[in-house]
Amino acid sequence: MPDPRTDQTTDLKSLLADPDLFRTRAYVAGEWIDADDGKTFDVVNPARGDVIASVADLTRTEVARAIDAAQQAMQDWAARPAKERAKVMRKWFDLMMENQDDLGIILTAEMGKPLAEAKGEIAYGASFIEWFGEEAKRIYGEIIPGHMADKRLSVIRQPIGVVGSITPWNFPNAMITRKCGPAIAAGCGFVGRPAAETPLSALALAVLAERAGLPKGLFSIVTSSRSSEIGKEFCENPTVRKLTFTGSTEVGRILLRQAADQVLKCSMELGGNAPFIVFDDADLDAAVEGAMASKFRNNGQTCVCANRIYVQSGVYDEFAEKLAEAVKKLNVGDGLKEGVTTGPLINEDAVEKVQEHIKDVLDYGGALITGGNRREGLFFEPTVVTGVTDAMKVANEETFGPLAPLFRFDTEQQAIDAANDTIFGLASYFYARDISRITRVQEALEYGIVGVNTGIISTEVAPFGGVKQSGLGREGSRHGIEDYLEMKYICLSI
Ligand SMILES: NC(=O)C1=CN([C@@H]2O[C@H](COP(=O)(O)OP(=O)(O)OC[C@H]3O[C@@H](n4cnc5c(N)ncnc54)[C@H](OP(=O)(O)O)[C@@H]3O)[C@@H](O)[C@H]2O)C=CC1
Ligand SMILES: O=C(O)[C@H](O)CS(=O)(=O)O
Repeated sequence: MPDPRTDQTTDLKSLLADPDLFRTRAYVAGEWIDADDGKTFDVVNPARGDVIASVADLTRTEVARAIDAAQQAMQDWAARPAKERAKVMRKWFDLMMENQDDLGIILTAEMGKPLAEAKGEIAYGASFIEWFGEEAKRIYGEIIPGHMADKRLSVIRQPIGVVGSITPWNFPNAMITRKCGPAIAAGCGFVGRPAAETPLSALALAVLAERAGLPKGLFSIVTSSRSSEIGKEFCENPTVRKLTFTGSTEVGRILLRQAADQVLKCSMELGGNAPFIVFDDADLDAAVEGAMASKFRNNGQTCVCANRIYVQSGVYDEFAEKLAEAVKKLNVGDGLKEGVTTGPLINEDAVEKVQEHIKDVLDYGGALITGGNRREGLFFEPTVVTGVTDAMKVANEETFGPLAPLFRFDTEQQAIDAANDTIFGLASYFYARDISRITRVQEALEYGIVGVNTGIISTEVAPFGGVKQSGLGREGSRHGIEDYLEMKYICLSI
């Protein structure tokens, strides 16, 4: 079998220990199907520009079949004891970890992130299946002291129903399991539509779901290039009781408008504009390490990446110098190759967004201290710019790429005000050592997530989500299953 780290082959299947994980047909109602009209769409390796697969291009008709099958399958699945559901999910988790290498290769080939990061995402994605398999056994009810002598009151929590899921390309495995984990644990049927750029990781998940013993029809992956059409099916089909979306705020707004007609329950994990604040009393080496992790993970293509880096005047120049030195050590290249730390951007639009933000900073008085150049294809040099002000585009728009813009500030209040001056409220970070300052700042930041002296906050055990226009609801943690349950109050007269 060729070594993906050295072989130039574009034949993805030949790189896998288990080629059966490479699928191009959609997984609908427990069957592997072509689109009814036979149409397909191409999946491209962003590092090499070659087509690695042509995948079934489904329409609403096939998606409606998946929804009906999910409704049927969940009747039996929800009636099973939670312990039985947990056992199947544990098997699914075990299979994901046993196939971590292959799932990582598939993910890197279709999305571009370096293989080590891709394998890390597989473990992160699998952790949601493990976690919610266990949470299935903790869906407790309540007994309430009656308000009248002949009344006995109780509350039970039941699966909300069939779930429609729409996920982005930047975490093609974990964004799906962060949704299907709680949904399936709660007893729901699940129909997932992955981004057209990255359907292969989702299809590989379906192969392992089948092997783990998930009932036919309970879990479907509907691949399609027609994202808005599939979104409308999820919003208009009366059998769907829940829509869960991860992606941009712009698309989140479209879906919320569409979902209103049926008053459809929605979870929204949307855009971010994370501030990363470095105070004078910070451990600067730790702050640089945290900025590198937060800013350049996934080549800056995550919703929780540091998008604005605010540095207090007393340490601004030293921090800028240290950060630039660390950035120069990043190794840009094909994520399947040994030692590469930074892969390509996902597409041409992504490259142009980074270029636009850099140009805007330089046009309005900022300075480039490292990077700034596009390389061949979709590769771009990790970049640091200084002299950035709130009047520049990067202050209000998510770059979603390898650009670290440094803003200078003098007082703590200036940093807090600047950090909060955005419609977004997903993740935020700051580095300081004074405990009074830490307490003041962590409480003042208007975000769903605050990283204090750390640049990495993501874990399945904690509630992930944003405030303001970064979303609705939380994923992961003991809270994450609530969005897939309905509370029923029972008043028994005796
Ligand atoms: N809060 C979070 O956890 C996360 C937020 N994001 C945010 O997502 C953005 C980047 O991801 P990106 O994929 O470009 O985001 P998009 O919002 O463009 O796309 C997200 C998903 O929605 C689909 N989609 C696009 N338009 C519609 C529509 N009208 N109806 C239904 N589905 C639609 C896309 O399909 P297709 O790609 O096939 O067009 C994709 O599967 C950033 O803003 C980032 O912050 C990303 C990841 C995590
Ligand atoms: O940005 C995303 O897609 C993820 O939510 C980021 S994380 O969960 O891996 O931090």
